[in-house]
Amino acid sequence: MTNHPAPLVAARDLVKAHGRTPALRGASLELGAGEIVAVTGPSGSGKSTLLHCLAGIVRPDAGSVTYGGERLDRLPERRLSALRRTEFGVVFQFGQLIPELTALDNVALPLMLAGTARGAAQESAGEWLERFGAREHAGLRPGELSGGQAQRVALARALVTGPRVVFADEPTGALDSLAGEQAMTALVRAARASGAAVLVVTHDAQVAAYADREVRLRDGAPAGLEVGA
Ligand SMILES: Nc1ncnc2c1ncn2[C@@H]1O[C@H](COP(=O)(O)OP(=O)(O)OP(=O)(O)O)[C@@H](O)[C@H]1O
Repeated sequence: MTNHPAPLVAARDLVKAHGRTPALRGASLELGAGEIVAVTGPSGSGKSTLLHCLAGIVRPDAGSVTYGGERLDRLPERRLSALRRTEFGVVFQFGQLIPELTALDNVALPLMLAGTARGAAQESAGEWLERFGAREHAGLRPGELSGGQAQRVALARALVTGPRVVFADEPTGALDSLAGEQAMTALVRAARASGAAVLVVTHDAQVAAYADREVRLRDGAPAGLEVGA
């Protein structure tokens, strides 16, 4: 008997090298349902690699990643990408919106890929833009948006499918501090309202302060733990 529910996502003893460069050397991390966790640490400490492994974007060389108790790192690519589409939302430093599509269609796209009809998808997309204070930019293309506006559109796109986990890699890295604060406030509010868990990689203490918990990495493992101990 335990009062602690099983974590939603868990990484254990992850090892990953990029060519000959070690990125993770025994990193473990747990994310509970609805929990907001910040991963911090110096440049090159493995933060992005850890996020990529947890989100099923990169497979670790050793160790395990589970989602709801299922081994993500062993799933065949087709099941993994279906799961990423339905259960996860992802945001990167530069929103990575599709330049040819309007803000509204960028946000509607994940729903349409999941089979929602265009009209209904656009309706939901409009509601999500509203929640992120970007409704008035619906008809603009990414090239016509400021960095902060584009990032709020990217956040709306990450949340539109109702993911259980949002993975955000330096989501405010390209923004000034006011725009960064607005984006983080909107992300945290939306995640709390929908019960989504958030894993946010950041080097910014102000961003980490939005999290329930902070995990510091150093040289590819949680700081303070002996590697391999
Ligand atoms: N695609 C890649 N090819 C080669 N080396 C890589 C690649 N991606 C990351 N690395 C290396 O792996 C190590 C960890 O990188 P990672 O990007 O995970 O760290 P990080 O903590 O996110 O860094 P930053 O804060 O600078 O983004 C670094 O030494 C980096 O140079």
